Amino acid sequence: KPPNFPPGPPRYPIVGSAPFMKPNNSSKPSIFWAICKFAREYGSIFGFYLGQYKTVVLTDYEDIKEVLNKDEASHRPPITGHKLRPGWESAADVDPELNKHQPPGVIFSNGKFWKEQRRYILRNLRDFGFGKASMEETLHEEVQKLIDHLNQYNGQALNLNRATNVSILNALWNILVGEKLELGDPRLAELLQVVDDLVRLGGGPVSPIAAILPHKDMVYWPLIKDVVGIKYPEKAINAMRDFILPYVKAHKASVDADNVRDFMDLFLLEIQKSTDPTSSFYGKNGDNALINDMIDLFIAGMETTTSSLLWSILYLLHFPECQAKIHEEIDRLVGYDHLPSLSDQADLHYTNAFLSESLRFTSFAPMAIFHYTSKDIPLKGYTIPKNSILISSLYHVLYDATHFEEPEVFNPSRFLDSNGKFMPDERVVAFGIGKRICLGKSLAEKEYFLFFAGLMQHFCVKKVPGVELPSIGVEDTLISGFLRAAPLFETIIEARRME
Ligand code: HEM
Repeated sequence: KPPNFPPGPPRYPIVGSAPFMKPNNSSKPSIFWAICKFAREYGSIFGFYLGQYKTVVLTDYEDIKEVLNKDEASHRPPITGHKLRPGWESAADVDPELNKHQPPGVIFSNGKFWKEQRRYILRNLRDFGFGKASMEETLHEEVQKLIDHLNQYNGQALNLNRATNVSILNALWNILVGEKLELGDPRLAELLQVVDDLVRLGGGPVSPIAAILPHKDMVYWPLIKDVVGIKYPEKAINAMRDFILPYVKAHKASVDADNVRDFMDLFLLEIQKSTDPTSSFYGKNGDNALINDMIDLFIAGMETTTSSLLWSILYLLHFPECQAKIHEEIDRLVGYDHLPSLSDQADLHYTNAFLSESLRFTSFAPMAIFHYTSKDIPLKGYTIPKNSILISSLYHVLYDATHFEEPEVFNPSRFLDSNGKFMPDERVVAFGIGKRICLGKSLAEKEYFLFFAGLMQHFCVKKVPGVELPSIGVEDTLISGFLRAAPLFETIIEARRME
């Protein structure tokens, strides 16, 4: 191991620390399970080998904040299957040193390519709606459509997953390409299914099995492909590409600088304007950035918010007393004459506390997305070596018992002061920390509030009699995989008043 490497389990040739990463009842290593075990054994900073990769895990909030605000800790590690992406060479074309195994797009690229794309998306999505009044109108339209749809099922048991997914996707899609899709649009059914499979079954961007292969391209070999689970990203990426490309074609044919309709128009004009061959917007690299950014926003923007919302509904079923308080607060402070709006939000103290506790308790991305270091980073007498995978264990921050009393207990009141006022807490780090913090945080927070409060204004959710509710504890429900996609469950949905 390198000098000053943080403490951790031993390393074997080829397989690294994998023999120490298998839960007792499983033949496959689980990174999350291992991180929870190692944190108990080695303390708040520890290191191990994920196959050939040096890997350092940080579990303490202050340490994560210090390190993830550094440029040298803000890269992504080599990605399993980056050649599945359309135009996969483009990121390396722009910045070869940092992007050898990175696809273009914003989630997994590094260096100049990533910086340019992230800055551009943030700036322009903000201008196009993130944080603007028009954004709220778009979201309200979707909330109303969802309410109208659910009213048809009054008193019945149903799984909210599909309808919620489409509504959340629609709000984003409208900003990106200016089109609204219908809840029943048949093109969406297959697409939603493959993205859902990717999130539930597809493992993560760094597969523990791929990490032990001597050559990266072996992940595309037929038998290994199945073991590594590449079929899920492959299907999802192809389906998204086929869905998005016709929009690119139609926008290219009609784009007009004097009448910019949506984010895609703006991006195409930026490509047209670009005369700098080193830019990620120049020529074919610009085209490849566009399609991959769209794929990334699709994956990152849909399942995350949908699952967060569905987990919240599941908590209401587990803790009906919370639902009663939310109903009372919305009835008293918002009433029925308009959908709950962002200007109502500040008054809804209990509802805000419930949503914060839901984000904390869910810990949707318990290990965030892995980072990678480009230099040695000193921390508390240890060295996080150059070219290491760096994992920020958001789960340990969200469940830190020295900050959140009894973290395993679902308790919205922890975010209320003695006068019942909501106290936001910066340690609710569900969106990550530092330079790679979630790019969609501002949109996600608005969506989360508007959809949840809108549903609560109109419906009461109830447990289906005789059917056991899925478990909600993090360590019980995340043995394999990287994200805590909400379990599939049915709920009885009752209209609180008929329209
Ligand atoms: C409740 C919903 C959401 C949660 C909990 C969430 C959480 C996260 C987390 C933990 C990260 C990784 C941070 C890191 O690498 O350290 C991330 C990254 C990202 N998120 Fe979100 N997210 C949500 C919604 C969204 C939405 C709605 C969008 C887009 C419309 C989005 C776009 C992204 C992108 C593009 C990245 C990668 C940023 C980069 O690498 O620079 N997310 N998110």
